[in-house]
Amino acid sequence: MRPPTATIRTQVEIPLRFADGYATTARAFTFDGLVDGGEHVALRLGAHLGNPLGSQLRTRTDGATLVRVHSECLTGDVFGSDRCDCGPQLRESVERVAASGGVLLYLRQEGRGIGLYAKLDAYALQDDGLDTYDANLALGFGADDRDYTVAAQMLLALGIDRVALLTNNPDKAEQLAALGIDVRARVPTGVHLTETNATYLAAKVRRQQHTLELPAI
Ligand SMILES: Nc1nc2c(ncn2[C@@H]2O[C@H](COP(=O)(O)OP(=O)(O)OP(=O)(O)O)[C@@H](O)[C@H]2O)c(=O)[nH]1
Ligand SMILES: [Zn+2]
Repeated sequence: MRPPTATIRTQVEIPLRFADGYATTARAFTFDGLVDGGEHVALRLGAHLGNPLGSQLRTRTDGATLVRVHSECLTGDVFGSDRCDCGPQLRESVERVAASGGVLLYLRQEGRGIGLYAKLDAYALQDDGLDTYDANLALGFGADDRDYTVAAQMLLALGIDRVALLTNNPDKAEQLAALGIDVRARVPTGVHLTETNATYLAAKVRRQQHTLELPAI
């Protein structure tokens, strides 16, 4: 079912420069009418960039726009935590979306929707042996509390209803499709495996069917 209509509040250009020297420019969008009241942001990336909304977004041959729906991870995205793969996935996504033209949605869904403090509570439980999903359940949350209604609202407000989704998480694609977004393809991200995040990545594959090709242990 199509979600309630949201509208664009502001669009503004932001030059991006990463620590490794990669640089590009994003057009950032904010919205009115998002159902959860969160301050979610869309970044349009790629060559179409200088043009305000209304100009054609570049699409793939099947007419789909490359879209990354990224859930906030303060520890990984900002501080460079190696407990997860969020930081490298964000960095990879910006460059890949910019290369083909498309949109990155940065959703304020810290901790798979449970918030930062609860995520850190969950980390403490993981240090006592629970996996990332059981730790959520032990705290009284769902294994994954994310709802992507706002993502569909943002895409539709940007005039996008056909996407190639950059993710390893089948649930993101299924939820967006159920919200009326035509998900033409699911494009996997790279595998950002380290010694520290290996258990976390393995749990995503085992428990939530993430399509990550991990080496056999
Ligand atoms: N509750 C909880 N959240 C976590 C944990 N580790 C990372 N996160 C959050 O998980 C979210 C990212 O989800 P992931 O499961 O890593 O990946 P995904 O978004 O489902 O899938 P991709 O699209 O492939 O990246 C971010 O909001 C992180 O803050 C954890 O151990 N517990
Ligand atoms: Zn993370």
